[in-house]
Amino acid sequence: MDPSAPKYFTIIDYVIFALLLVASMSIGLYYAFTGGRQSTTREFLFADRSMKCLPLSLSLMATFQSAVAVIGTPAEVYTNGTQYWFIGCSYILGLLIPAHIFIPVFYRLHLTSVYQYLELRFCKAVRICGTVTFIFQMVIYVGVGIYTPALALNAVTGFHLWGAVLATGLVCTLYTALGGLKAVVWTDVFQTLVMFTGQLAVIIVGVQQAGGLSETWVKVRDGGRISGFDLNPDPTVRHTFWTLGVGGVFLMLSLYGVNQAQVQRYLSSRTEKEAVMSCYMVFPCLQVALMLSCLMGLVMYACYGNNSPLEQQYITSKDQMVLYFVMDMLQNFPGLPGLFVACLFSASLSTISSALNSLATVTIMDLIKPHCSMTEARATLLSKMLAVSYGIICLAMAYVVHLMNSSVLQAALSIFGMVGGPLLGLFCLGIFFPCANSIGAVTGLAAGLLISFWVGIGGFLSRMSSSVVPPFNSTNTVAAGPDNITIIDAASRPVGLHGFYSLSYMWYSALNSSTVVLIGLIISFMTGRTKGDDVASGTVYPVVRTARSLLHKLVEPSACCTSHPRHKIDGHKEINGNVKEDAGIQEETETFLPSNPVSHVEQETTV
Ligand SMILES: O=C(O)CCCC[C@@H]1SC[C@@H]2NC(=O)N[C@@H]21
Ligand code: NA
Repeated sequence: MDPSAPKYFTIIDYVIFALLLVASMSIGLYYAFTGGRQSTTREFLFADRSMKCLPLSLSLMATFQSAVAVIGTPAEVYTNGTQYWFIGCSYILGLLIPAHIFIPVFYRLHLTSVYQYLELRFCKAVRICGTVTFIFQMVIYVGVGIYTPALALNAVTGFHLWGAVLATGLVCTLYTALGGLKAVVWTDVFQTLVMFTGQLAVIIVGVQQAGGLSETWVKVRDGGRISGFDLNPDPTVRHTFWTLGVGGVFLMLSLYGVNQAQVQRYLSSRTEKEAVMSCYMVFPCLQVALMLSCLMGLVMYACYGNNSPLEQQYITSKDQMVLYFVMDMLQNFPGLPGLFVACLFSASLSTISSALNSLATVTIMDLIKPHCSMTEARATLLSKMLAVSYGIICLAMAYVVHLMNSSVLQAALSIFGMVGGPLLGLFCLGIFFPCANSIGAVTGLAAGLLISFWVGIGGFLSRMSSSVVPPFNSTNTVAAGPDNITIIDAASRPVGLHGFYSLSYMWYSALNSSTVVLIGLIISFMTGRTKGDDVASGTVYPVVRTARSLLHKLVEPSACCTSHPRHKIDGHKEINGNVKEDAGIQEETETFLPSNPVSHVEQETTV
C-alpha cells in the first residue's frame, strides 16, 4: 500500500462520526424539552445552580481539552520528547489556588458573570474592559478549536474541510442554543468518554504495531524522547521544568481561576463545597488526558522513529501527524479510525459548546442587561440567539485561523498567555491588593495587553522574518512555522530585543499578569490609592483583609477599625449566598429572595 496515498474512511467510520453528532444533538434536545425547558436564564446559563461535582469536573476538564490537545500534544512529544509532560506539575497549584481563593470569593458574591466582580471591586468601565477582552480571547480560541480537527481530517482523509467545519460548528451551536448549560455539561461528559476511549484504542493498537510494550519503551528511550528534568533557568528555552511547571501555573490560573467558562461551572454548583470539590476532581481528569496525549506521541515515535511521515513528505504539517498515524495504523481495524475521528471532534465540540455558552452569558449579563431591563423570557431568548451568533462568528474565525497556519498547540497556548494572562492579572490586582483603584486597573490591563501583543506578535514576526535565524541559545528550538523546527547552534544567545522576543510562550501568562499587577499598583498609588474600607466587602481575599487589619493594629494600636464579624449561615445550609452590606455587618442570605436593594450585584431573576 502506497504510504503517501491518502487514506479513506470506510462507511463504518462515517457512521461512527455521524453517531457522535446525533448523540450530542440528542442530549441538547433532551434538555431543551425537559426540566424548565430552558425558559429562564437561571436554567439556561446556570443549570438551575444544581450541578453535582462529578459531571462538572469532567466538563471543566473538557472545556480546555480541545482537538488542539489531542492533535498538538502528541505531535509535540513526537518531535521534542516528553518535556511537555511536566506541565502536569502546574496542575497542582493551578487547581488549588482556584479552589481556595477564586471560588470562595466569586461564589459568595453570587455572581452571574465573573466580570461582575470587576464592577463590584472597581467600576463598570473595568467590567466592560474585562468582558470585551474575554470575548476577544474566546472567539479566537474557538476559531482554532473548530478549524484544527477539520484541517487534520481533510489533509489525511480528504474529508471535505469546510464540510467538517460547518458540521461541527452547526451541530455544536444548535445543541448549545437549545439545551443550555445542562446540555453543554452532559455532552462534555459524553464527549470526554469518547475522547478517552478513542485515544486509548489508538495507543493499544500502536503499541502492538511497534512490537509490544518493551519494544516501544526501548525505541523511545534510545530515540531520546524520554526527557529528564530540564532545570535550565533560561526563560528563552521553549520547554523546561520551569516554563512548564511554573509558567504553566499562571496559564492554569488564567483558565481555571478567572475564565468565565470555568467560573460559570463553579457558580452552577449546588453549594460552594461542590464547586471546590469539582475543582479538585479536575486534577485526575487532566492528568489522564495529559498522559494519553503524551503516550500517543511516544507510540507514534516507536512506530515511525525519525523517518516520520513529515520527513517523507506524506503530510505537510506536524499537526497532521496524529491523524496520518491513526489512518496508517488502524486501516485494518474498520471503525477505529471513525472512533478516533469521533474522539477528535468530541474534544472540539466540548470546547466550542462551553465557549459559546460562556460568550452568550457574559454578553447578556455584562453588556446588555445592565443597560436595558427585559423580561426573563426575552433575556433567555436573547441568550439563545447570542449563542447562535457567536457560533457563526467563530466559524468565520476558523477561516482566519486557516490563513494563519501556525502550530495549533502553541497558537492556543499563546492566545491564553497573551489575553488570558492580563485578565488573570486584573483579577489578582482586585483580590489581593485592596489599595488598587479603578484607574490602576484599567491602565494595568492596557499595559498587560500591550506587553503581551508586543512579545507575542514581535516574537512571531521575528521568527518568521529573519532569513538568517536570529541568534538563540542551544536548546531553544524555535517553532518558526507549523513544522520547520530550527535547532540553533550552541554558541549564540538571544541579545537585547531578540532576548525579549524569544521568551518562551509558556511565560506569557506570568509576564503579562505580573505587568498588570505592577502597573496597576503604581498607577493606583500615583492617583490616590483606595482606602481599605472603601472596598466592597467580599471582593478582597479574606486572608489579605485579616492581615491588613492585624498590621493596622500593630502599627496603630489605637486604630479603631476592626473587621466586622461575619455572620455565616452554618455550612450545610450555605447555598449560593449573596453578600449584603447592611450597617457594616455582612451576612449571607438565601439567594433566592428578591434581590435586595443594597446589593450591587444584579442577579438573574428567578421566576
Ligand atoms: O487543548 C486545548 O484546547 C488547548 C491546549 C491545552 C490548554 C491548556 S494546557 C494546560 C491545561 N491543561 C489542559 O488540558 N488544558 C489546559
Ligand atoms: Na474539549
